[in-house]
This record gives sequence, C-alpha cells and structure tokens, in this order.
Amino acid sequence: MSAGEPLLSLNGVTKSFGGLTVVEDVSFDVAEGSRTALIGPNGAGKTTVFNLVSGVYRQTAGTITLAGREISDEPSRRRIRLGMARSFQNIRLMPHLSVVENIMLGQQAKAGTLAGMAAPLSLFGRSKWRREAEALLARMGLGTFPGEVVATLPYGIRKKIEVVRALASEPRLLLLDEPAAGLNPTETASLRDFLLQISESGITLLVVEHDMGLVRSLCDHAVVLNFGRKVYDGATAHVQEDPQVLEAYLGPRHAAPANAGGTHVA
Ligand SMILES: Nc1ncnc2c1ncn2[C@@H]1O[C@H](COP(=O)(O)OP(=O)(O)OP(=O)(O)O)[C@@H](O)[C@H]1O
Repeated sequence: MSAGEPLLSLNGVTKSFGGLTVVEDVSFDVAEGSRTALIGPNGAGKTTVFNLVSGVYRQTAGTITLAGREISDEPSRRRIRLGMARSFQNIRLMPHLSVVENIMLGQQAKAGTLAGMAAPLSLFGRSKWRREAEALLARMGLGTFPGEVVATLPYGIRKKIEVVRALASEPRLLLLDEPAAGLNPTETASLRDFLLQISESGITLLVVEHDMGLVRSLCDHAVVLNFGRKVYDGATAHVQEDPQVLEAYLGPRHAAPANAGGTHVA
C-alpha cells in the first residue's frame, strides 16, 4: 500500500440475487484512519455491501481492494488475516462463556482453522491468550468484567464486548453494523466515546448506522446508498443538505429547496 492509497476501495461493485440487482455499480474509498458512515434508507443495500466487503457474499461484478491488494475472491477468514474485522447488528457473542473467553475466540479468528480457533481455550494456550485478552479488555475500559458470563451483562456492555472481540484479531479496518441498535441515548453516547477511542488508536472505522446523531458525532465521511446505488460520497457535515440524500430519505416532493429548514435525515 503506497502513501495516500485508500485502505478499502470498492470499484464498480454490483450484487444480484437471481434477476434482482440490490447493489449496482458502487464505488467508494475508505481512507486509512477515517471514520466513514455507510447510510441510506431501509433496503438501500448497506448490509449487502458489508457482506460483500467481509466476504459473506461474492460480488456479481466489480472489485474490492484492501490495503492495495485485491480481495474480491478471498474467503472471509483470509480477509480477517489481512486486517479486517466485523461486528454484527445482532450480538453474536457466546452467551454462556465468560467475557474473557469470548475475547479469546476473537484472538484466534486470525488463525484460520477450527483447531486454531479452539487453541485459546485449550489448557496449553490458555494462560498466554488469557493474559492478552485481559490486557485488551483493561485497555478498553472493560477490565472489571473478564470472568462474568456474557448473558448476565447489560446489553450496552455486551455491545462493547462484541467490538472488543473484533479488535482481538488486530484489524486495521473495523466494520460495525448498526452498533447503536437497541441502545438507549446514554449507552449510545458511551459507545460513541468508546469508538472514538478505537479510532484514535489508528483503526479505520466503516459504520452502517441509522442513528444520524451518532453518525454526525462519530463519522467524518459519509457514503449514502439508495436503491443499491451511491447517491452521496463526501463530508458528513454536509450530508443532510444534499438534495439527492433528502430525496432518498423523504421522496422527491421534499428534496427542493434543500435549505428550506425543518427537514432532517434520520
Ligand atoms: N440474500 C438475498 N436474496 C434476495 N434479496 C436480498 C438478499 N439480501 C438482501 N436482499 C435484498 O436486497 C435489498 C437490500 O437489502 P440490505 O439488507 O442490504 O439493505 P439495508 O440497506 O441494509 O437495509 P436495512 O437498513 O433495512 O438493514 C433489499 O431489497 C433486500 O430485500
């Protein structure tokens, strides 16, 4: 990867299911160190783009590049090893394991084999991985929970633990799918500060999120999709003034004039 090159790049990415095209000719860059939001109305194609980037789906056309290397046909596990991690809309922790054991599973997501993933839980690997997992939790301000069973913890804490599990694979790029879904305003504010801390440590964030307050206060850059096509790619500060974005959310009647006031993309 050369200086100034984006960390993630989508070029003409299209995804069709049978005859239905749900993502069409989408291109955008995610700059290293940025906090980029991927937003748009329900059904716009955001989760499909995440699934394409993380390797859950294969694109019908186009290419995806991570740190200058084409990953379009790489399986998910290889993308994790190349520096990408993801948290999901619905928490996917192991609820009956302890916090630290969940983080230990994240540490081995890079290992690439089921045996590798089980290694941190084996007697042999346990103490080294456990120490590292506990240190990561402490760095992220969750050092008081390592032995707690995940299912017993409040939802807002579980959300953070899921993000820490993703961090355990030491990503350069962290994909977050609706991190604030189900959180109250206090928990959302706490999550925002937590994500800013992660960003300040040098990790690039790509965030799908409906909460525009969180998008505005967390992300510097926004890409907006509508009906599977990109309609905006620029500063988050101006996204809510853009006529195409207003049209995407509110329909053509509301799109002009853009500065009429009282209209909020949410
Ligand atoms: N596996 C699939 N097969 C067929 N259609 C699909 C599939 N996955 C998604 N779609 C369709 O693709 C479109 C985009 O869905 P997607 O979940 O990517 O949108 P989204 O922007 O994430 O929406 P939301 O904000 O509601 O989560 C929708 O019309 C959806 O029904």
